[in-house]
Amino acid sequence: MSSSSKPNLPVTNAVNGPPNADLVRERGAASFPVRDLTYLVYGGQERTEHLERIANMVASDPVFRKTDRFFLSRTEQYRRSLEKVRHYKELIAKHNLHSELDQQDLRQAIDEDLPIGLHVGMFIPTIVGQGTDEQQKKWLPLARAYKIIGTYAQTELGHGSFIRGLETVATYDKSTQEFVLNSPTLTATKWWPGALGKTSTHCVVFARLVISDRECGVHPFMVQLRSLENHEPLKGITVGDIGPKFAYETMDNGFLRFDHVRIPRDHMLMRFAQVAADGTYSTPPHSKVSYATMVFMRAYIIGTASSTLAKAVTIAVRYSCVRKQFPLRSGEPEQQILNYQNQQAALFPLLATAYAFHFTGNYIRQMYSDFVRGMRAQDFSVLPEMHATSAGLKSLTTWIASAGIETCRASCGGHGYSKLSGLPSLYANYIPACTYEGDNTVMCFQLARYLLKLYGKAQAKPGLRLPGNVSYLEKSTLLDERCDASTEELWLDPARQLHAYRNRALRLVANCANRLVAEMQKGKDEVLAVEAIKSDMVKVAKAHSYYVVLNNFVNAIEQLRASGTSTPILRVLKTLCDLFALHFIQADLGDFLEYGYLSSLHTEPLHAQIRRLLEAIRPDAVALVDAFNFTDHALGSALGVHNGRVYETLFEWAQQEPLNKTQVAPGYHEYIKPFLLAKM
Ligand SMILES: CCCCCCCC/C=C\CCCCCCC/C=C/C(=O)SCCNC(=O)CCNC(=O)[C@H](O)C(C)(C)COP(=O)(O)OP(=O)(O)OC[C@H]1O[C@@H](n2cnc3c(N)ncnc32)[C@H](O)[C@@H]1OP(=O)(O)O
Ligand SMILES: Cc1cc2nc3c(=O)[nH]c(=O)nc-3n(C[C@H](O)[C@H](O)[C@H](O)COP(=O)(O)OP(=O)(O)OC[C@H]3O[C@@H](n4cnc5c(N)ncnc54)[C@H](O)[C@@H]3O)c2cc1C
Repeated sequence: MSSSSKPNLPVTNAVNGPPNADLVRERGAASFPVRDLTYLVYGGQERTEHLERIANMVASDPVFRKTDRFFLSRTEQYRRSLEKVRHYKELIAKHNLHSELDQQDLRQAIDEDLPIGLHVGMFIPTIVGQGTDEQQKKWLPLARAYKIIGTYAQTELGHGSFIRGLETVATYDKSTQEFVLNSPTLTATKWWPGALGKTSTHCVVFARLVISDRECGVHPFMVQLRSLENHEPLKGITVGDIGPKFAYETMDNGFLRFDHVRIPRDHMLMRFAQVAADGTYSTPPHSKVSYATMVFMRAYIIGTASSTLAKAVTIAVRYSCVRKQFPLRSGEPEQQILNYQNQQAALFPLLATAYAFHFTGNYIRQMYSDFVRGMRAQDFSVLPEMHATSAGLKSLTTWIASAGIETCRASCGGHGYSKLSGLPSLYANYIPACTYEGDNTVMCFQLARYLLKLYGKAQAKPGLRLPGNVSYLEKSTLLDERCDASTEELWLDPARQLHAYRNRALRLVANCANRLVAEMQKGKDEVLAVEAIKSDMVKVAKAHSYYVVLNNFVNAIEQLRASGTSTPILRVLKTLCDLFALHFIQADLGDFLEYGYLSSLHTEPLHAQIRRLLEAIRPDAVALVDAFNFTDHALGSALGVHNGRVYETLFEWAQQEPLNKTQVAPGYHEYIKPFLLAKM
């Protein structure tokens, strides 16, 4: 079946000419209407077409070109991203893109880590979440109109994960009704905040509040850093860029020190905790409510794991269709490398995962908006579940997406190592997602703690009802159950797949809980007992998060079935869901074998079914990546171009290399010529 209507995307950047014949053939042989899957991914035809209009506008605009990025110095890259920011603002005005959604769509199409990312992603959300109505009235219009540019300054040279260990101090001076911000030590220097170094005029600073020598914990404060006239740092403020990084060159991650900087009392964001003029402190309704922006960003990061992985897979799958190596037998044509089982085994589980994470993103967005609705009504009861779930999913999705990009790069052979493949920079710019907004391992501890607590409660109080995704913790009888998927066919049963993931998660939780008790019985207090099970806690958090991802994928397909989605689409989604489920059992087989949940009776049909699923996906692989509907601009890859003119594009892009500007090598006269022409 061919697609029901043609995509409206231009082929930009690629070398024009007839498209690669193999890709054309693959596209013609898809078993499902590609366009319909695109609509499903992006929320309908209208929304898809809107996104395409914005993507087209960006892709055809020379200011947003990406092809020069590999040849620019760090400073030039930063300047180029500022140029893009200015143009972004111009386009908002020109095309009336004033809604938050339109602006988000535009930024996503520009597809660069712009130095306003923190302004829109954390500075404004913190004012919205933590500011009083008056503070919002004062700061939001300025921020939304970019009359001020802000960032989120929490991490310090000495502490990131341990927020309570932050050293920046905000001491209340009752006599002037001001806070005095100070960095008492070198390690109190704010370090890492994006756009802090050179771009931001303001920031929300997290500092420990001290009132009359009383420590009141870490709170957010609005601080102006630079003059709005000439951008010079204000008195008492030392600010700059933290220097070269693994990548992320467009972002001026910064440092910041305060030397007794005074700010008015109403610059503490006081929606939840307040300091009255006389210094009376009112505690927030929940001790971690000031951490809400991080929860918001973790949810956002989960949502972007799918599209990031999808880009890498699109590049690798298209390239693997174009690339040929070896005939199977002499005299036969060479094979597309995607026909090789090992290539499919590397790429198709990632393709399946990109779709799985799409539904995880939908799930967390829904959970987050329910949580925000509750918070507005002063109901913080969902906060622990929201925090724990998002911490676990952020870790799992960013770990898998990071490793997945590298797998895609390696599967492109030598050309994957070229920056022109787009994969090295995709990887290098993405991997800090495993660290920022909470180091993944540290985040896993949060989810594991939550699960252990609930498990303990369920054990202590049989009959207790736990929330949906953790309700399996109530059922300790599950531990006695074993897998009964003894045929390939049975492995395709979602109930059996979910049973395996639930069983593994419950086993690991129970095992951890037992070990905790055992460590305490050996004489350790709870704190030290937890230290003795920390590696296992990471496994617990991952196991639970895998279950949540699979559960959402299965549920999403059920909902799509109920809402009348066509059979070819349902069939291909189900195949992807099966592969996701079975691949990650295969990847962690030891977990399932260790407790006898599985035996070789089940593993043989499991492996065989995975091989069948790879074969089933093969004819649809190109269509499945096409359905993500990325422009060539978004992919920024010579290997992933839509028309498949990979070699032509690589060759043309390589000509831009500055070394190629002259025929004779720079340095030839000083360094090569002397020994080439030296007398023997
Ligand atoms: C419409 C959509 C628009 C979207 C626009 C978005 C546009 C985005 C554009 C571009 C994107 C830019 C790209 C991203 C750039 C990234 C920028 C990066 C920024 C940062 O990294 S900011 C700094 C982030 N820092 C961290 O994440 C620090 C991690 N540490 C912590 O979170 C915590 O300290 C902790 C969780 C590790 C531990 O906290 P603490 O020591 O204080 O507390 P404990 O004693 O351990 O725990 C006490 C108790 O509280 C619970 N707890 C902890 N945190 C939370 C929370 N956040 N919420 C609820 N509960 C929490 C904890 O579990 C304990 O509970 P129990 O006592 O066990 O019950
Ligand atoms: C690109 C980038 C952008 C950033 N942007 C911002 C920003 O805009 N604003 C901002 O405020 N911050 C920002 N950060 C900082 C970021 O949030 C922190 O780096 C992150 O939270 C991790 O904290 P850390 O660096 O202190 O790591 P550490 O906590 O020092 O982690 C180091 C290691 O120790 C382990 N570890 C830590 N604690 C424990 C424990 N209790 N038990 C066992 N192991 C532990 C970790 O797992 C990790 O392996 C950014 C960072 C990066 C890389």
